Amino acid sequence: MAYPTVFGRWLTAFQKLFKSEELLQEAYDKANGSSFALPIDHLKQLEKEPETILSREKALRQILGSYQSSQSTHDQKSEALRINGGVLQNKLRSSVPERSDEIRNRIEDAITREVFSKTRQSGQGEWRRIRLTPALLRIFTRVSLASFLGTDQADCPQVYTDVMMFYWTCAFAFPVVQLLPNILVPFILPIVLCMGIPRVKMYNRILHLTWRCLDENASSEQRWASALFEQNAIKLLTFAKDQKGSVVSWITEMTRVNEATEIAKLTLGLVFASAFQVPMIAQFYIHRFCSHPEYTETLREEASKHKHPPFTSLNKEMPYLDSFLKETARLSPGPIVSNPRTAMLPYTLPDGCHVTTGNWIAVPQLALMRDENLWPQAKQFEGFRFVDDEIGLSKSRLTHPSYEFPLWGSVRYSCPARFYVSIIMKMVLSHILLEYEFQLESPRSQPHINLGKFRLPNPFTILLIRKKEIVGKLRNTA
Ligand code: HEM
Repeated sequence: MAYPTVFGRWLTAFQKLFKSEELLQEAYDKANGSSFALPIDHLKQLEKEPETILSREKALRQILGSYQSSQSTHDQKSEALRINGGVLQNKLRSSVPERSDEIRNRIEDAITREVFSKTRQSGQGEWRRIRLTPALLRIFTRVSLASFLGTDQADCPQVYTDVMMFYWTCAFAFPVVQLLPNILVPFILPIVLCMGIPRVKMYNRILHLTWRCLDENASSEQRWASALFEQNAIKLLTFAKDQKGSVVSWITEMTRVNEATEIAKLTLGLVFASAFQVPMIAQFYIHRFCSHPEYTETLREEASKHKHPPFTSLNKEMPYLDSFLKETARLSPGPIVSNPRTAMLPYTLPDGCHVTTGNWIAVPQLALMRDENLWPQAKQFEGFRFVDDEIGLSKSRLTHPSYEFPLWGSVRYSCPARFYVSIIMKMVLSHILLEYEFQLESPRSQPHINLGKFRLPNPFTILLIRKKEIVGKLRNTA
């Protein structure tokens, strides 16, 4: 897409900072199915290539690397790939049903804090203004902290403050990395990252927890062995109850790495990976709720039926909300490209398109998910597109990765946290739908801004929100 001169290329690179969505869409349309707009068959081919030829780890590191200053060893990298699946896709996902009540309490507490503690308005039932982007980051952090670091840590205010400080510095560093010329980044970035102090604080905290888990594992092995030796069933049962699950403890249990410092780095990586995408996409969902009120009644009805039963591992719950979320993500996925792979060697695609070492191959997911050849009425928002209305069941789930829906990455290596994300998202949004009335302060304002390869939710969006119960009571008294 670049103009064919040095200045032209520079200009296009500059335009890409703010207009990558339009540039990629134009390129996708012009390519008409050839190398730029990778045909689906080529995507299948790409994910078969090993890390030594097309590296997804290197590409992810190129996105995240500047925030995570510590370099990991080769062994640790493959260990990260191994345990991501075990911890996020299995342990974290399957821990949710039995912790449903606790999670619901955390959601209620986190949202109440946002809506009621900070605003200056006094009257009950009055609309309260909240700035959505930071509010959602705080809500999801409060909700997920217990799953990642354990309940005792999540209940400690200092831990929450440290995590948020770490996240805020990373959030402010993002535009610096995207907008500044590469030559300036090494000078400005350390300042924005507060010389890495919040990151080190977080790392030390996780290291301390890792030591604690390692100690507990060692002593519990002894307790387990002695209970078995004594054939004491009560001791065995109490012991099983004591095992409290959190990402930090599962990683310590499952990893083959021996040093606590290396294990702590793996955990810190996941704490960082969990931070931004979820609140970002949640803002797109809330925006859609507001701009498509015609879906609200069905969604509220479904949410009220699902108020108490826990989410199961069958992943069949709430087909209408699931479809609404999938359709929103189809049109507003966050990153404009997905599935990046860095070419470790010169690489030639099946149609002859040649990619030189160090460059990326990526899926232009925003353009692909609006392609009329792949999606009927692709540009239109159809909230219940993925539900079979006659039987009230899902035709396709949000968590289902496919070549036409690359939100979670490639089919073979899709995001291991997607089941957890989908459940937590449904719990948070159901709570808001059931307990609150809400609307956008400026319904016409732009829902997103583009920055580099990302389409971010508009950070200036204000939500007007009030508790339904209170409004109902006030109406009755009047
Ligand atoms: C809406 C939220 C999220 C979206 C859309 C998302 C999407 C993705 C995508 C596109 C990839 C790349 C897969 C590939 O390259 O093929 C990925 C990888 C990954 N995601 Fe997520 N993600 C989300 C939330 C999370 C959360 C909450 C975590 C929790 C820690 C997480 C952990 C990871 C990890 C560890 C990987 C690397 C997987 C690997 O190395 O095998 N993601 N995610």
